[in-house]
Amino acid sequence: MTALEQLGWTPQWQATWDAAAVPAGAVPGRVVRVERLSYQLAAAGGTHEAVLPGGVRHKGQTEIPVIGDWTVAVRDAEDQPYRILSVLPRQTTFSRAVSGGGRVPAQQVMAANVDTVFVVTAPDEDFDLARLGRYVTAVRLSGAQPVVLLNKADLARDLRPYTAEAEALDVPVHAVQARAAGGLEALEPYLGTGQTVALIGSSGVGKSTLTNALLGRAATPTGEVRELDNQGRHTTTWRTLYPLPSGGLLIDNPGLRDIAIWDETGEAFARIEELAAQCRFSRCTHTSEPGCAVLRAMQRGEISEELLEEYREFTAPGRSAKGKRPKRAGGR
Ligand SMILES: Nc1nc2c(ncn2[C@@H]2O[C@H](COP(=O)(O)OP(=O)(O)OP(=O)(O)O)[C@@H](O)[C@H]2O)c(=O)[nH]1
Ligand SMILES: [Zn+2]
Repeated sequence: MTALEQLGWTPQWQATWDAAAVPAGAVPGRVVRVERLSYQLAAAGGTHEAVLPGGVRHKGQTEIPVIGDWTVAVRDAEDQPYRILSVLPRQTTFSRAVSGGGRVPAQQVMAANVDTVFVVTAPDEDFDLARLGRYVTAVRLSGAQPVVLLNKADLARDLRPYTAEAEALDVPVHAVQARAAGGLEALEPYLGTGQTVALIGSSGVGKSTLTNALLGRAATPTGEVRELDNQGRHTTTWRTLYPLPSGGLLIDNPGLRDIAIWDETGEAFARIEELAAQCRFSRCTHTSEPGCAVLRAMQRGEISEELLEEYREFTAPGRSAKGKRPKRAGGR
């Protein structure tokens, strides 16, 4: 097991790397921490500071490295930070629609290359099948595998009605008790060496408790980033990829956890689905077909080209709901 494999590097990434025109001396590095425009990259030789040269910064949103990305990086000397030259094409992408000031929403990429997303709910007033379904859809659209965790299993005398409802979404469902670290052994197949997971779910379902239980420590994330939210208040945020004792990797990004964001993304894609129903051809790919209602909406400026591109990518054949790669159960 090489250091790169422990970071999630696979033969598929190696093939991507070999196919890319990578300059001599460049190395692959995974983004394990993001603080505005300063980065930490984990590479074969350890974790290093990295910067984004201005030229890269001014490319499109989707070229800006995010947590979980694999990058092409170089440095001039051992004591210098790495410079990120480019981002390797992402295997899975979590985006949200953001209003970029104009009429059409822009896409903001929140995290990349997540294999499995634990959608956390609880057998109490949080349990809402419609909302759970929206989370699951959002995860599928990203290319990652959704897995429902019914946390606070201790709260219900009979869990069966809850698990049965969640299983109807065609996802694995596991009952856990994060506070007592109970039931976590069922999650091992998703947490093997090099496998990347993230957590989403509404406030109070136990995501922080679960994060700490998986990390095996009472963690307040180190080196939190202070940022201004859109109301101008200071909020503490962090975007970190943590190594788990099991060999897996956990992405923690508060923007990813938030239901509002998922509803926005879900809505943007739901609007495209609605339009797609009006296309002349039932198997329209919304690229050049005559009578395409989606392309018409784009020409009107109702949806952005980037959003449509993301949608096409998400729904392309071979990019199925279950993710495009075979699952590696329990590492290798
Ligand atoms: N009964 C019970 N309570 C739990 C369990 N896991 C977590 N909790 C409690 O649920 C409450 C919320 O937990 P958090 O981990 O802060 O929830 P969160 O999803 O991170 O919430 P946000 O940070 O607001 O998104 C806390 O009081 C936890 O102690 C559990 O397995 N059983
Ligand atoms: Zn169409």
